Amino acid sequence: MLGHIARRLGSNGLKGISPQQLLPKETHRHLQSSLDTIRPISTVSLWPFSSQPRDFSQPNSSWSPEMQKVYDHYYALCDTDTENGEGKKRPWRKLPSYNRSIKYATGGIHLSKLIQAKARLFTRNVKEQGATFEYVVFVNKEEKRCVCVFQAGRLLEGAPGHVHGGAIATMIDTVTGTLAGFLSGPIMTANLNIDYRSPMPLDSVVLIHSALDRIERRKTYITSKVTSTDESKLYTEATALFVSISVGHLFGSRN
Ligand SMILES: CCCCC/C=C\C/C=C\C/C=C\C/C=C\CCCC(=O)SCCNC(=O)CCNC(=O)[C@H](O)C(C)(C)COP(=O)(O)OP(=O)(O)OC[C@H]1O[C@@H](n2cnc3c(N)ncnc32)[C@H](O)[C@@H]1OP(=O)(O)O
Repeated sequence: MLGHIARRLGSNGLKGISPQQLLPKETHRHLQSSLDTIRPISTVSLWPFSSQPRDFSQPNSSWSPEMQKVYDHYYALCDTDTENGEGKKRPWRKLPSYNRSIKYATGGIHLSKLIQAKARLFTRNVKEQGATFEYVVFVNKEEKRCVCVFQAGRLLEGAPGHVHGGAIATMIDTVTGTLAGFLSGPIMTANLNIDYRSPMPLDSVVLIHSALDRIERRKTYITSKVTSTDESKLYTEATALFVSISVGHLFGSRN
């Protein structure tokens, strides 16, 4: 829209009159910043379909310097692929994060029934970057634990100026569930116990540390604590139980 106005201004023969003179100051500022972000056509993808699912846990411009710094710290500890195909073995791995649970799975009639075109993963369903859940999970397979770097956006307010307890529970469920799924395969949350120790200000960057406690038959027990990035402040402690399920469980089958 602003680009269109700018083109019209340029082609209407308004010679000698600058956009500043024609437009209110605020509109001109928006126009200028819009023009500054126009990319050359050679850098714009014309192919409307993507074969690669988008990884929502990549750094973006909404991340605070603190979020980026902690991300860089853990990313430097991760496995890497070198040019000759030999990766450097390191203990940590960054997990990708998509906005749908099973979009990229293929399967029979059961899976196709599950795939609803409009379904979206709860934590990844707000388009505005930084408004809700910004997070990335790093997992350490040897130590059977993971760390999530979480930046809580302004739309997660509960108590004034602070993060809603349900949003914190959502993230604890997500992170402990991710670790349980990583270690035990398909699971569902059976029990989640949370102790809220100190209020978490909006826009905080926190660490969600989760570790395997034990596995008993179909039950995977995970412990978790949420701390400040320097680990000096404790926000939340939790324990979670995940029960291994078969795909049929989601359709009411008991096997
Ligand atoms: C293809 C499958 C995909 C699965 C999808 C999972 C995740 C989505 C994937 C990607 C998303 C990415 C990241 C997020 C990851 C995870 C976070 C989201 C996970 C959720 O947000 S998920 C929604 C909330 N979740 C539910 O909606 C569960 C409702 N519920 C049930 O579906 C059943 O209730 C179930 C399955 C839990 C158990 O049912 P069941 O019939 O299979 O097993 P049964 O009852 O026999 O229990 C077996 C043993 O667990 C003990 N046990 C059971 N429940 C207990 C409890 N509450 N407390 C203490 N012990 C308990 C028994 O005492 C027995 O113990 P024992 O072996 O010693 O006898």
